[in-house]
Amino acid sequence: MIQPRDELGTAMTDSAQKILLLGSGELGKEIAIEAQRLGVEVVAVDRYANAPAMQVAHRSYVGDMRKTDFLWSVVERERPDAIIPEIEAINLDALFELEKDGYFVVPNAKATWIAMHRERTRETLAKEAKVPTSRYAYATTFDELYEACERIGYPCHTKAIMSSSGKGSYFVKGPKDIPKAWEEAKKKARGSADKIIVEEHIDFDVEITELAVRHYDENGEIVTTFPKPVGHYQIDGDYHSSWQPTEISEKAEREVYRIARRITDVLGGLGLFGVEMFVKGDKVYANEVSPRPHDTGMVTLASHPTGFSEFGLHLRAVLGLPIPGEWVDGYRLFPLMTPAATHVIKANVSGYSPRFRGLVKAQSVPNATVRLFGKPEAYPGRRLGVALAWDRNVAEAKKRAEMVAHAVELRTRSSGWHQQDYERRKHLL
Ligand SMILES: Nc1ncnc2c1ncn2[C@@H]1O[C@H](COP(=O)(O)OP(=O)(O)OP(=O)(O)O)[C@@H](O)[C@H]1O
Ligand SMILES: NCC(=O)N[C@@H]1O[C@H](COP(=O)([O-])[O-])[C@@H](O)[C@H]1O
Ligand SMILES: [Mg+2]
Repeated sequence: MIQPRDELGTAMTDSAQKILLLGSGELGKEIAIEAQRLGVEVVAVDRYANAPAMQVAHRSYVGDMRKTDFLWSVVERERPDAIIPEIEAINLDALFELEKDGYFVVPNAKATWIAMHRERTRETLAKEAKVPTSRYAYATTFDELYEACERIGYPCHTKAIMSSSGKGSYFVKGPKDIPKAWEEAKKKARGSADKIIVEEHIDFDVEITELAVRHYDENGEIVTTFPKPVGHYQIDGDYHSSWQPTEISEKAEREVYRIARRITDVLGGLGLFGVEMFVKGDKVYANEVSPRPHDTGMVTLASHPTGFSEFGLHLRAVLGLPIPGEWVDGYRLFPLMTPAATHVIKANVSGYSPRFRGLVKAQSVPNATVRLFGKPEAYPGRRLGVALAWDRNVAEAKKRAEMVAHAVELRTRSSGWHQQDYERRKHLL
């Protein structure tokens, strides 16, 4: 079944053919599709029925992945060759136990444990990988939060210690915002707000994700291959649009690869990581890391060759399949096929069974397309699809992606038709 290749991770062999996806959203759906194309059996798990990846999987299970017993019951029944976490809310004790039992957790249980917690992530980045980050401090009481903000200086960011997509975070402009920051962390954190991290605000030119892939090369050595950095634009801590390549200096680009290599070497294992960074001039700061494909990396569905999107790359690393790359100045680089961009399609109404229209208009935009995820329920702010566009230059691709996203209208069983609010944003200037 699972063949250990070295102490950092394991790779599936030619005969190993079943993956278990823990989390079945839009990112898992694309992993499942790539797996189907390579003849790999797919078992999808999530907290609700008919999740996107379940719609393209061989089998699926619904349950609470924060519960050890539920996870073990699925794993013992399915005996997968690789367990691929797709979200953060998974019982970590179970992942460690499964790994000890010989199961291949992607990239490994420790990386997943580090990445789901901001303090563990920050200490790993700043102290183990020793890469530049924003200045930071921690607080557990309201008074400590006040002191930490004063020490870091204004403006600063406060973030619940376990959360994601900007939930429980606050941009603190001055001392009067601190009560609100405290309340946001306590009320909106997706995981835990027992502690709050306060971070110096980095006035970046652009923020990027480096989709570094750790995989075996033809000599059986683990190497890291670096796709071109993905630029992205966030609204309220949630991804809004992304593009590849991005407008950073050559020096900054090399620093991006250096930082991504240091971080992923510390995390270890096999698979693709989304290393988030802020770039200001030639200076690069590490922010956080996903030990799995990243939402902003959906742009690779258009910018990379078929089968080699970030999802294909993740799977190829897991399966031990070759990944092309060219050595340039000590870094193995993955070739970009075309400049491309994405723009999210989000719900602005609630209800079951979302339906779309405007697709003829959307699909009339040349060099562009949409991916609708098939989520069975909508609520304001939920991502239901993404527009993809490609062109000879990124600026044109960005415009097309936005045109497509804004042409799509949504309704649910209980609402009328709604278009995405049109607003020309900073990322198009
Ligand atoms: N120190 C900072 N300086 C400047 N901008 C920041 C800083 N921290 C966060 N941001 C902004 O807020 C966004 C969300 O922050 P971050 O990625 O740390 O949190 P998150 O909620 O965990 O997001 P994710 O969904 O990626 O897990 C960043 O992408 C960036 O736009
Ligand atoms: N930034 C992480 C991210 O993009 N995760 C993606 O969103 C899904 C959850 O969506 P939902 O909240 O709409 O169910 C996850 O399953 C994953 O695919
Ligand atoms: Mg982030």
